[in-house]
Amino acid sequence: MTRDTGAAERLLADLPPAPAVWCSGLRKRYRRQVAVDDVSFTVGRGEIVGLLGPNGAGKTTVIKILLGLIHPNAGDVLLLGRPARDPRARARVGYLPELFRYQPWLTAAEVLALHVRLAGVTVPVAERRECLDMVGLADRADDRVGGFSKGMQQRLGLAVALVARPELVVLDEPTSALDPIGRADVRDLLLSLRSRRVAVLLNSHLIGEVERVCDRVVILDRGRVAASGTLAELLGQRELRLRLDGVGADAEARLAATGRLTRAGDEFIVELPADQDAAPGDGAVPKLVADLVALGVRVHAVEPGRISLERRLLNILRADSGEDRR
Ligand SMILES: Nc1ncnc2c1ncn2[C@@H]1O[C@H](COP(=O)(O)OP(=O)(O)OP(=O)(O)O)[C@@H](O)[C@H]1O
Repeated sequence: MTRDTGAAERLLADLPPAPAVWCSGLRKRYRRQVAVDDVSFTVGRGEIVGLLGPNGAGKTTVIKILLGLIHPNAGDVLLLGRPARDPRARARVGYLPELFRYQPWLTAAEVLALHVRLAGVTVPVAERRECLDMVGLADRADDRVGGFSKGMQQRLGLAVALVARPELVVLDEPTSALDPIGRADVRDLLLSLRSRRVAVLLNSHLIGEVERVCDRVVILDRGRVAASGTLAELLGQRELRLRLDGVGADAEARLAATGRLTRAGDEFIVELPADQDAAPGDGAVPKLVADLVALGVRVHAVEPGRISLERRLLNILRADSGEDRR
């Protein structure tokens, strides 16, 4: 019996670690409102995954289900290989809520000490101070939180999420109260977490921020996963930005035949189809320019580039709402 248990443990130890987050078929309904509908995704160890979507898409509800703060009507969650409600899993998860508020009568150092005790772990004082240092609050450790600005409270929230040496950190709008330098600091912090194989699930409306740090994104729309993938998969599509004048109907048709066309004044953006991704300049661009010139167009600028996450997100959400109308 003992030998069997030992063998089973060795077998488990040899397996790769379970993903930081695994969820499948999550569904949550509030009266007639379906807030989350059949949501499934994973966050691997050391991976930074961005949760994106418009207001009311269900991002915070998903996060609360993952953390066991809300009961889903259907679906399963495993955090670090254990059920979400298992205290052993929750002790290894750091969380910064969207609406944060800490005990105003405690000092920053005392708030951290409290959270370490709640997590049931031991973290030496020096390491707790380091954590405050990491979020730029080293010199405010002994000040009462009641006197902190909103941005300083959010920084403290980040320290709370990180202090108990989590293996997974869930951050709901972590930079909403931060100035640009604070945002850059958080970016560095996220990258340092990744280098230590800590997984991060990040909910942010700041798409540029998500684009800079995330390995993968999950896009929610009206409770459902509208798209998900690595940034390379989602942004693989390339585009051409052209500044043109004298564009007649024939030239516009030529542009539209090259890819999805949008126009703002004299600027034209052509999104190249996926099969031209690898080498958009290989023959296709000179040929397009030659054809445009032959059609009487004056070409002022041609700039190949990659579609931004913001525009990709808007395209996905527009396509999603178009499908629903049909
Ligand atoms: N406690 C609740 N009672 C009733 N409806 C709720 C509750 N919480 C959320 N909802 C509804 O569920 C849907 C998803 O809300 P949720 O807060 O998850 O969205 P979100 O994507 O986080 O939005 P935002 O970007 O605005 O923070 C919304 O329609 C919201 O009104």
